[in-house]
Amino acid sequence: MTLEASPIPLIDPNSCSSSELAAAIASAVSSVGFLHLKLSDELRAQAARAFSISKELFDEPLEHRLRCPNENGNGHVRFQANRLEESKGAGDLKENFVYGRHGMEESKTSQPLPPSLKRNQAEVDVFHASCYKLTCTLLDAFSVALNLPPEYFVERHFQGGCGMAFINYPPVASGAGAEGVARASAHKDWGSLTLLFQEEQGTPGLEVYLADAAVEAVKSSKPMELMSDLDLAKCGQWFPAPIIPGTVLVNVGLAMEGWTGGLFKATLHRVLTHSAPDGSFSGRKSIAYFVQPSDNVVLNPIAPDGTITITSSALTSKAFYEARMAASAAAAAASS
Ligand SMILES: O=C(O)CCC(=O)C(=O)O
Ligand SMILES: [Fe+2]
Repeated sequence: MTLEASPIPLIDPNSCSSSELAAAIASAVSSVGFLHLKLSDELRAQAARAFSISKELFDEPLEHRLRCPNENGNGHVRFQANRLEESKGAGDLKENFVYGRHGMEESKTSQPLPPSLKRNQAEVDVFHASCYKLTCTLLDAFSVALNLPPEYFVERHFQGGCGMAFINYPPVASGAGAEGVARASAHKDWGSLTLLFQEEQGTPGLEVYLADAAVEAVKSSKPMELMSDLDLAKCGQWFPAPIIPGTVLVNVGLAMEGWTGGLFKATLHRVLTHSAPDGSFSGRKSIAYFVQPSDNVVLNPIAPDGTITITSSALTSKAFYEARMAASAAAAAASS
């Protein structure tokens, strides 16, 4: 399969003023819904360490992870246990372990941990906190772009609402039918935003589905372009999201898309198997930091000028998340 070159913009927060940063981020998230953000040296080093810890986690015996099954959004999700696309089909070729969600009252997670994470927990906590700090910078930019007080979105989030998913896609045996299989089937994330770290020397495979109009908007740096889902369905295509060392991918989730009345886009994405030139399908690791608004936040739609419309049908963040969970469980039951 041939794919177009990536139109996902690369933004360096250190080379622009805070208002330029807000404008660049808003332009990206209101068109393609994804951006590559340049990391500080410190965060880049922390991410590299987190990938070493991820290797320890998935190299240790499976039974260690099986003792920590996923509960309340934290813990282990078995290989092929689910499918991100809410339709029939085999489970995704991945295994993951989510760390770090906890309630408002607690200062850290009390989830059971396998030995690899227990011995590295202090370091993972530092990385989790750094990811949250970066999240706050992005949320500030979102607020400024929408003419809201800069702290508007940050005040509606907290670190313990964010889960760090260590994702492992094992190597796939070569052979008939091995090409183009879903490692993560097509889906949109559910929360406010996601920081997606790809391993620097790792295996690519992430693709984003973009409307032609979104690609045009980002090429011409058109700010805050509103596009309907119809445009997207009519004329779009899959683009690879390359691995750019020293950067993290940022993408918008469905809660933020709804909250901004569709202005910020939750873009469809997936990971497929693609063979290397030698015909092999090597393993891939990624780390996704899923950011959610605090449970009791009502997702009343915000217009581009910052006007908030109180709507009786608006869901709380918690109700929105539970509705997604229920839809996904129903789809899983229908396909089994
Ligand atoms: O592993 C990746 O690159 C993508 C993972 C992803 O999109 C997800 O888990 O939501
Ligand atoms: Fe995703």
